[in-house]
Amino acid sequence: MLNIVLFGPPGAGKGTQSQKLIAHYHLVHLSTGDLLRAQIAQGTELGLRAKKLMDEGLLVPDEVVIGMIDSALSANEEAAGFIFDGFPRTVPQAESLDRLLAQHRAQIGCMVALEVKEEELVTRLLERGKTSNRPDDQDETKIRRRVTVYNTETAQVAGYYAAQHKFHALNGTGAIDDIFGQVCAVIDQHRAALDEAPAAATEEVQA
Ligand SMILES: Nc1ncnc2c1ncn2[C@@H]1O[C@H](COP(=O)(O)OP(=O)(O)O)[C@@H](O)[C@H]1O
Repeated sequence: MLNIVLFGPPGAGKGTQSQKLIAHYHLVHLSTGDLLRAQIAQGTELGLRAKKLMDEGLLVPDEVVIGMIDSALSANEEAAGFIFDGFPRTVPQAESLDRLLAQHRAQIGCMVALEVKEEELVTRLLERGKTSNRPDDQDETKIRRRVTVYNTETAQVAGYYAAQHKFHALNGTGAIDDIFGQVCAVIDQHRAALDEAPAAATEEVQA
């Protein structure tokens, strides 16, 4: 199994790169933002509660997104692997993901972070807001709050994967295809390392 975490602030290009990666590696795309928006569209109670927080640019509780990921993993037992987009966003989410994957005898191959400066993020998200229908993309104050939440609550997840030697940061500014090439190079390098020592790598996760 090839499991990748695509990381970076809102507007960094995770969704765009995810679409290219699922086609290239035949992976299942798991975006907690998309899963939450599906709950909102269905008008579920979970969706109603999440919407209030999402519209303000705040995180929804860990147990909500962990539960959604747990269900999605079980619903895709035959998958060749997953791209996690927008998850994990906190250290407890990262710890839960390792536990859940271990239950499926799998692990994270690597985390690839797309780095983009705040002013560029704000420009991109306001542009996306013109067509995306996402309330959190239409208001600069909310966009900046999401970037702040990323810097204060989410950025430390990078350290969690760095400690496992799985973290790689790339410049997320430039041509989409150039960035895609760099993301693939990182993934292929990690995949080769995992193929060489799968047993040792699995023990590390279970320890
Ligand atoms: N893993 C998560 N943990 C907590 N909240 C989440 C998570 N994923 C998504 N959300 C909620 O959904 C919103 C939108 O997320 P997402 O679609 O990933 O967009 P973006 O990365 O552009 O902010 C977030 O601001 C947050 O409220």
